[in-house]
This record gives sequence, structure tokens and C-alpha cells, in this order.
Amino acid sequence: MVRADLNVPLDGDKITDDGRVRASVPTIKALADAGARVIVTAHLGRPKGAPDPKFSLAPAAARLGELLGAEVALANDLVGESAKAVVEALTDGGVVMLENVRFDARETSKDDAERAALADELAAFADAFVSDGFGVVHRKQASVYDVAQKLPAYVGGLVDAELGVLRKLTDDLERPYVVVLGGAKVSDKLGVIANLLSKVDKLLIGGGMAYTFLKAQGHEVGTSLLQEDQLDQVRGFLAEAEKRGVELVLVDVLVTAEFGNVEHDVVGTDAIPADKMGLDIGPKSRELFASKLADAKTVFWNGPMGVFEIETYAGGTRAVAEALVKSDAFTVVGGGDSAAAVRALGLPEDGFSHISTGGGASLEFLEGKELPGISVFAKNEGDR
Ligand SMILES: Nc1ncnc2c1ncn2[C@@H]1O[C@H](COP(=O)(O)OP(=O)(O)O)[C@@H](O)[C@H]1O
Ligand SMILES: O=C(OP(=O)(O)O)[C@H](O)COP(=O)(O)O
Repeated sequence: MVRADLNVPLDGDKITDDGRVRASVPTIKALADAGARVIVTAHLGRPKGAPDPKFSLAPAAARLGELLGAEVALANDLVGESAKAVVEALTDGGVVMLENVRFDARETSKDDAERAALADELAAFADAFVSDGFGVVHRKQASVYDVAQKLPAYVGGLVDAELGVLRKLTDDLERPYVVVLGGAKVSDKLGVIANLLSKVDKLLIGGGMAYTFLKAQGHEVGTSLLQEDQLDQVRGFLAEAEKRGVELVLVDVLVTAEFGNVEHDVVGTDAIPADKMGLDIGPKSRELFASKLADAKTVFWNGPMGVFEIETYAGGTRAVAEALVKSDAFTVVGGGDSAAAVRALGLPEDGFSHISTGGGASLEFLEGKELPGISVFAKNEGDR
């Protein structure tokens, strides 16, 4: 059983960036080539613990089959009759996939016993477990953490390689060290900032993340993405950043009346109208961010600077990406959408030192937090 991260961006049922599927191939292929019967488990999006066709893994299974050159049958459930039939029909060297692990509410349950019960059912399908979904190792979830305690468990090549690169950002890194944060998973990622403040020289904040900072500084943010319940925490970060001399810079944004509308204005961060939302960083911010990145020696970037999927709001993300390509620093981009953005904007992948499949996972590793999907291996002494 291989836990992969196949959480790919979709437009309807079309994969818009298959980077995570491609990154999952080497481990799956090596096992299949060695004659194993491979059962792939993965999640897609954040369904509410029940089947939802919008979040089916069907596009990922089809793409994985194309890349492997052999069909990958997809069960239409996780541990039910369909999964049992698909696993039973497996032959040596074959690969099958179970449906989205998050269609079962026990996957993400906070209750240890509930997760363990699902892990038992998953483990009954297999003789060994390989943890290869780097983007999800920061999640204490049944298919990532609990199942690793039920079977002989091994770290896969992708997880091993990702950790190898990220260690370069924790041991003896060259300064100035700049971290760029954006994206939409604001509440998740605000949590890492407290620890990052003691490690970085500059923190550049854009994307959906920026508006909670602007609000905490006393600005009006209109209808922009806002994590109201974390404002106090962010006020604490601002005070801490000032004390430590960590710079936070954002001066203008692109605002629009309605999400997705291409009609927009550029306004200063102190002039966001009450009925508008910010969907990208503005031209002055782009220049400022690029100048802060120009003399960096180490950069980690997670989270697009704007809604890059719409060309009108892709400029901020492009500016940061181009600044990294130009830079001779050690540059790591992490996250499903950030990696997808770099490729969608046509930037050369070799313009970055590393493009990681994990955003939240990388950030939590960099802040020094224990990652459940990794620390579980310390508990299974002897397994590797
Ligand atoms: N200002 C913004 N408002 C709303 N969404 C935003 C904004 N800026 C960026 N985004 C969205 O953030 C998403 C990616 O966020 P996230 O999942 O946190 O990044 P990653 O997958 O790289 O870790 C993109 O789909 C992008 O459209
Ligand atoms: O897309 C992911 O993370 P990322 O957006 O931090 O790169 C992973 O697949 C984890 O998904 P989750 O944040 O819903 O647990």
C-alpha cells in the first residue's frame, strides 16, 4: 500500500497540472516492476467525510495509468465491496487505486480510535506500507499516520528526497534568508509564522494571507479573504517581527468587486474599498518584493501571490517567480498550487533549486515541527 499525494488542481475533471502524479510514479513503478501488487491511496481536496463525485480520484487514476503505461483500476469506495474486489483482482506487478480517503470521515477524525479502526481496514488489504505522499506528511490522518503503525512501514523515495533538500534550509543556510508566503490556506499557514520569525531575515507576505496582516495593522480589507479569529495572533507576529527586525512589506494590491471579475483597480493597502476584495499584489509591491529577493542567498516560497489561475491576477505570482529564476540564491518553491503556478506561467523548472510537492508539509518541517507522517517511523523501530 503506497500513500501518495495526488491532490492535483482540476478544471472540472481535467487535471491542470499533473506534477504530483508524475512525482508519485518512481516509487509506484519501482514496486510494480519488482513484482509487488500495488494499492495506491490518496486524497483530493477537502470533501466533508462522505463520497462526493466532485472530489473523485478518477482523473488522477487515469493520468497515473497513462504515465505507467498500464491501466490503474479505481475502486469506487475506500474499504467497501468495490475496494475489496479491486484488490482481490490485483496480479503481480499491477497497480490499483482506492477512492479518495477523505470520503470516509474517520480519515481526518481527531479521535485516535476512529482513525485506528479505518487504518485496520486499510491494513487488511496489504502486507507492507510505503509513505510517499510528502505533501501530506504533516497530517495526522489514518492513511498517513495510523496505517504506518499497523504494517511494516517504509519511507518512500519521494519523501526521502524532499526531506534531503529541505534539510539544506535548516542546517547552515546562507543568509539573507527570505521566506515568501501567500496562498489561500490562511489559517493553516499562519500557524507556522511564529516559529519562522526567529529563523528568517525577511518575510514577504502576499496572496490571501496578506489581508489578515493588513487588518491586524488597522487597514480596511473590504471583502478580501480574512481570518478574523486569528487577528490577535497576527498582531503578536507583527510585534515580534518588529522586535526582531524582520521586515514585512506590502504596499499596494489589485482589487475587484467580485471574485473572478477581471475589472479591477490598483489601490494602496490603506485604501481598499469596503465592497472590494484583493486578488493580487500590486505593481509597487511586486517591485519591492523583487528588490528584497535580489540579494537573498536562501529563499523558500509557498503560496501564490494572487489568484494566478486568472491571467489578470497572475502578475504578482509571476513577479516573484521571475525574481527567483533570476536569483543565484538557493531557491525552493513548495506547494501544489505554487508548483503548478510556476509551470503554468511557463517558467523554467530548472530556474529553481528545487520545486517541492509539499507546501504546508515543507513549512511545518522548516519551522521545526514534528511531522506525524515522519515521526511515526521513529515509533516503528527497525522499520525504514
Ligand atoms: N488574494 C487571494 N484571495 C483568494 N485566493 C487567493 C488569493 N491569492 C491566492 N489565492 C489562491 O490561493 C490558492 C493556493 O493556495 P494554497 O493551497 O495555500 O497554496 P499551495 O497549494 O501552493 O500550498 C490558489 O488557488 C490561488 O488562487
Ligand atoms: O495540497 C496539499 O498541501 P499544500 O497546499 O500545502 O501544498 C496537500 O495535498 C495536503 O492537503 P490538505 O492541506 O488538504 O491536507
